[in-house]
Amino acid sequence: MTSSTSTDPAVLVLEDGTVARGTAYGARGTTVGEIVFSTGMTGYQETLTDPSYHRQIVVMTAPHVGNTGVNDDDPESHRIWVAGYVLRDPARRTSSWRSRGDLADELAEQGVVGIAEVDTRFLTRHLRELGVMRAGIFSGDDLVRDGVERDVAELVAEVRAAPPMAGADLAREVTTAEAYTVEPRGLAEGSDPVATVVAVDLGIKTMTPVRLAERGVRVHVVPQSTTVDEVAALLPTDAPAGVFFSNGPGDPSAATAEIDLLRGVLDRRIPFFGICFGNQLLGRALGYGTYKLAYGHRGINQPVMDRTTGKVEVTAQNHGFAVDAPLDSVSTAPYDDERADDVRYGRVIVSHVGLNDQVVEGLTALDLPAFSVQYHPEAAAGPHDSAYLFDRFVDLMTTREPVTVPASALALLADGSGEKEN
Ligand SMILES: NC(=O)CC[C@H](N)C(=O)O
Repeated sequence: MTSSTSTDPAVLVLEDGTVARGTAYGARGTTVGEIVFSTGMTGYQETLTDPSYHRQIVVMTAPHVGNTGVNDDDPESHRIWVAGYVLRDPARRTSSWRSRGDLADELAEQGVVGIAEVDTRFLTRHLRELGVMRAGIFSGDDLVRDGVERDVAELVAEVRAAPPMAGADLAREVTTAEAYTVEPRGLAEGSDPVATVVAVDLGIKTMTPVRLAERGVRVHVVPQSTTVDEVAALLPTDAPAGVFFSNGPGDPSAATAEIDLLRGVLDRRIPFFGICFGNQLLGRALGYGTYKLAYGHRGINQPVMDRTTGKVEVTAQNHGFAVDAPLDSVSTAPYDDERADDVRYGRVIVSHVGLNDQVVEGLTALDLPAFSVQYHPEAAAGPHDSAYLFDRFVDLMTTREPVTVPASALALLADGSGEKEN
């Protein structure tokens, strides 16, 4: 039986000079990144392997982590992406019929530096009050040299030398090297797919194309560097087809190549659905701004209202940036001013709103077949309330018409009272 616990010292240092001492967990060494907290009580393997966490050190607010070990079914990509892992109380023994190993061993094998036995409640409150920031975890020879622990000031300097998340263009670092296809499931022998989708991999999670394939959709997952002509060449012109932009790491304001690609898609009136990073990129392609939230939303119980139906869903989220678009009115895509008449993007609404803090959680174009949400309908991990969004995308591809927004829902926005609905 392996044991996750160690007594080797490790130190977590924040860029503001805050220091937390604990024990080494996973690989020994140094890691620096942006420190963020995740409130999910389940799904640690899905969190660790979500490419959106590239260059982020994740603090788990759930105190007890590692209980079910690691298995080969739950990873959402081919590797662990978090830059570091911060825990309160690691499981001393793993116990699950699916487990094939111990979480600490897995982190060590993949070279991911972690720290355990840290006061994660204090850390989370600190980040909630001051906002996320850069941090580093130091252990092993990188912490103790010739029997002496390194000076904290030296460690803080190392943290402050790390690049900030704002301005980071990272999707190209996590995207697939080669295109691949996820075939539709459950179709009768010989029947055509319900639709064909090109999914641009900006950090896609494994379950996302699967959710489309479960609806009979064929999904071509392509690298971030794919051009709009290459995208169009993969799509049938005489059958339902669309483009999907995935979640992904980094700052949407730095994703110039992706925004250009998306404008090419919108100009051709190809039905579009984006999630998370994809929502931020739709926002930017339409001409809205994005901004960095103080501490973001990361967890699996974030309430959101779909204003097109008035329904509230509980969602899985992982984002540090958000779209800046008018919450309570129908607006015209700001980028329209620079466009020829035949490629105007037209009217847009904030179709989904976060109920904790009124952050934009989704956009719907009224004159284009395009919509997006800031969260994770693939629900890996998380509740399945948002599965309807994949059906909405299939409808969009079938009709090639904008999402139908009932007049009653639009009226609430037109008179500026959308927020009162909450
Ligand atoms: N999960 C995501 O796609 C995250 C998007 C973006 N990197 C953010 O932090 O907001």
